[in-house]
Amino acid sequence: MATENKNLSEYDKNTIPNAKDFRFGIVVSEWNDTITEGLYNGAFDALVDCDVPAQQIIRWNVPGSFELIYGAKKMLQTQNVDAVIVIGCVIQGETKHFDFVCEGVTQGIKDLNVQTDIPVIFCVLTDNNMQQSIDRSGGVHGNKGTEAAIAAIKMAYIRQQASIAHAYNQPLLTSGALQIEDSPRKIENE
Ligand SMILES: Nc1c(NC[C@H](O)[C@H](O)[C@H](O)CO)[nH]c(=O)[nH]c1=O
Ligand SMILES: CC(=O)[C@@H](O)COP(=O)(O)O
Repeated sequence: MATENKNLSEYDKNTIPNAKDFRFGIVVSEWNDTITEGLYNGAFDALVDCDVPAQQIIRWNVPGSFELIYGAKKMLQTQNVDAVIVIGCVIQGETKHFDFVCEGVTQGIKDLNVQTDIPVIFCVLTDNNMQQSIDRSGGVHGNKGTEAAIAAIKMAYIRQQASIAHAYNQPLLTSGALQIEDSPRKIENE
């Protein structure tokens, strides 16, 4: 399904885990900052709407999307966060530089997800023109920052539940609930 068939800002709070205790890092590229600021606002507002206290959201800026890789790496290495969102906007120019930046960022963020324990959410627009970026950062197609924030909450929850399940040697149901009645989460809440 292409973005044009889905509004990026739509989410059902009933399907989103409790995020009030999670801490989020957001690394924002300064290239195309009118777009990346819109993406950041979408992400920040969605996190707060899902009960994440503003003081649990850390923002760092980097020069361009290629620097999102290093920024996210240092963020997760040095800050106590449950997920990182990287925000960028890459727009096709006259040369092949677009291809290399997009591929490099994609592979770099993928590598962080493979090599570290903290989920890193890919909120990088890779558009043919500015209008496409406008449409996806609060325009007619919604806001990819909002989508990224919801993904960050869901992935932070999976990380949390998986670590609990592992600690208690319990299987984790696809719903995220633990297998048995006296599950660690029940024990944890007692
Ligand atoms: N053209 C765009 C860039 N280019 C800059 C690179 O991301 C990088 O900062 C530079 O190559 C130095 O390492 N970045 C974007 O985020 N968006 C663009 O459209
Ligand atoms: C993605 C880019 O780096 C690109 O926008 C730069 O523009 P150009 O390819 O015309 O140098």
